[in-house]
Amino acid sequence: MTLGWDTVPSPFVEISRETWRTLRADDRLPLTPGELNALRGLRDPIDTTEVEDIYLPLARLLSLFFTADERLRGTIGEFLGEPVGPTPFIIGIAGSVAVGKSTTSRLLRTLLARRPEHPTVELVSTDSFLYPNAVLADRGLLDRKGFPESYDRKALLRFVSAMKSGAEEVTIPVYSHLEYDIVPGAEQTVRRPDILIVEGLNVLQPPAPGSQAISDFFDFSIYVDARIEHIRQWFIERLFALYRTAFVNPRSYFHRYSQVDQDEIAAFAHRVWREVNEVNLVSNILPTRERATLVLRKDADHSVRGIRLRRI
Ligand SMILES: Nc1ncnc2c1ncn2[C@@H]1O[C@H](COP(=O)(O)OP(=O)(O)O)[C@@H](O)[C@H]1O
Ligand SMILES: CC(C)(COP(=O)(O)O)[C@@H](O)C(=O)NCCC(=O)O
Repeated sequence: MTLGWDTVPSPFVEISRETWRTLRADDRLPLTPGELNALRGLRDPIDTTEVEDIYLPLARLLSLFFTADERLRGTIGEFLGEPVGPTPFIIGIAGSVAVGKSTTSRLLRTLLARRPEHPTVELVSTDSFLYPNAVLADRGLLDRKGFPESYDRKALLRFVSAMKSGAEEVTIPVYSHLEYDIVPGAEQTVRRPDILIVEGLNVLQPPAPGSQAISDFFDFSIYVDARIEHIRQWFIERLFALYRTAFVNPRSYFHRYSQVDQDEIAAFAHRVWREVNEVNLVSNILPTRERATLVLRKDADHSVRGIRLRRI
């Protein structure tokens, strides 16, 4: 068969919101509105309808993958004639700054942990592996926070590889959005969970030549997608909300901005978006979208309007 570029079949199945929402089967919402409120990121309008229509079917699909993976481990054990030790089922969650990865990750952690199998679920953000500001400043990278080179990629790879090798416990650094830096001396201990969610801008980055990528260890990956104009709007609105809340805290790295007027904060928000986050999105993050197992496509109001699922 000869294929023209316009007839190349897609490795993804496209699913409309209307079809997707029927795939939750009989699953009921295991969250109260108060609990959902606590999981919601700043200015994320997610509501119970969105959770029922989008995230319950997603949690069901992930749970099916998780149990299929456990069966596969049993098959490998039968083949080898000895049991294979447990390793976490690893889910990567990628997407731009301000697209809502943290809400998606926290929500999936809770929905998965409340499924009948009751798996233990841990959540790690790749910001734990950002170089401290002092190192970024030394390397001239302070304006490149979130770009691949601003992370200690070797340490991140060691962490994910240790988890997938069945390590019982690994400690990692802690990043504070408020202080905009790694917290000196603070640690997050990750004890081997049944499911590990790894969330971050660049979790789907391809490997450097001769190296491995963290996504080599993922069992499933999700790319949270939206139009650039919409994400820009969400970033700017969130920065305005932070200006009136987090920035007022004297411990905030951006405390001085709580004193400026609205025009200045708008100029700052547009500049950070244009010069940092949009450049990173276009050059490093968007090109990884096709590597995901599943793409959640959001509309201007943050609701998911369609899903693309990779044919396995
Ligand atoms: N300067 C800041 N001060 C305090 N919190 C922040 C700041 N910047 C971002 N955050 C918070 O950090 C979290 C992660 O943001 P981000 O990496 O943009 O991912 P996403 O919006 O996709 O979850 C969000 O909950 C956001 O509200
Ligand atoms: C900390 C981040 C790089 C996100 O990191 P991630 O958790 O995705 O690894 C990002 O939220 C950030 O601070 N970007 C720098 C530009 C800005 O202030 O928006």
